[in-house]
Amino acid sequence: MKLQMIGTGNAFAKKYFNNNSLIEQDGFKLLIDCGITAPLALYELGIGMEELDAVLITHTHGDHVGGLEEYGFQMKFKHGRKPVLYVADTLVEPLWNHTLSGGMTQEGLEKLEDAFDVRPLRAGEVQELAPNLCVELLRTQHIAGKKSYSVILNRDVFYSADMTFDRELLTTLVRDRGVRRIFHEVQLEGPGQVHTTLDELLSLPEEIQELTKLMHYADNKDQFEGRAGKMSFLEQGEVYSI
Ligand SMILES: Nc1ccn([C@@H]2O[C@@H]3COP(=O)(O)O[C@H]3[C@H]2O)c(=O)n1
Ligand SMILES: [Zn+2]
Ligand SMILES: [Zn+2]
Repeated sequence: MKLQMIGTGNAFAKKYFNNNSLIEQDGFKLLIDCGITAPLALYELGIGMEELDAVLITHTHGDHVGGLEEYGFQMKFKHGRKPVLYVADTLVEPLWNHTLSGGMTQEGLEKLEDAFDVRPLRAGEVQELAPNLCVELLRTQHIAGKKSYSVILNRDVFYSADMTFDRELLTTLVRDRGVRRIFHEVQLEGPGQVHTTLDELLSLPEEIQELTKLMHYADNKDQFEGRAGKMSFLEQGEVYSI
C-alpha cells in the first residue's frame, strides 16, 4: 500500500495544502478527505479528479470536505458519472444538509445520493473497499457535538482524523491490535482543545513514537524538526510505502 499526502497542512496553513491523503493499493486510488485545496493539490501533482476510485471523509470541516462540491460537479458535468463516496452513516445527512446542499442543490440534485455513489460505513465494522484494501472507522473525539472518525487501513495502520489526544486508544491499538504505523495529526503549539499537541504525543512511550508520523501541521513546522522525539513529519507530495 502506498500513501501520498496531497497536503499536510492544518486548516489555516498557507504553505501546505489541506491534510488530505491518497492511498493506493493494487491500482485502486482512495482519497482520504477532500478539503478546500484538494482540487488544486491534485492538479499540481498531475492527478485528475477522475483518476480517483473513491473518496473517504473523516468529518465535515472545510479542510476535509470543502473540495467535494467541485469533485461532484466535475464528475457529473465533465465525466458523466457519480463518484464513490465512503462516509460514516451518521455523516450522510449533515454532509448534505449542512455543507453541500447550498452549492449543489438543483433539479435532479436534491440529496447526497444524487451527486455521489454513497457507501455509508458503520464505525467499528471492517469494510473491504477493493481487493487487499479494507478500512474500519473509529469514532474519535474532536469537537463537542461534531462527529469525527479516524481510520484503520488494512487492520494495522492507524490514520487519525482531527482528534484530541487519546493515549489509551493509541496504546491499545499498538499493544492489543497490532497496529504498526500511526499517522497522526498534530498541533505544534498552544493548548490542544480540539487537536492533539506535540507535547501530548511526546509523552507517549518511545516504542509508540517510533511508529508515528505527524501530519496536519502549521506553517512553522520546520522550526520543530528535531524536536519531535522519535516521531517524524510526513512530507507533502512524497510517496510512502506503508
Ligand atoms: N472549537 C474550535 C473549533 C475550531 N477551531 C479551529 O477551526 C478549525 C477547523 O478545522 P480543523 O482542522 O478542525 O481545525 C480547527 C481549529 O483550527 C478551534 O480552534 N476551536
Ligand atoms: Zn482539519
Ligand atoms: Zn476538524
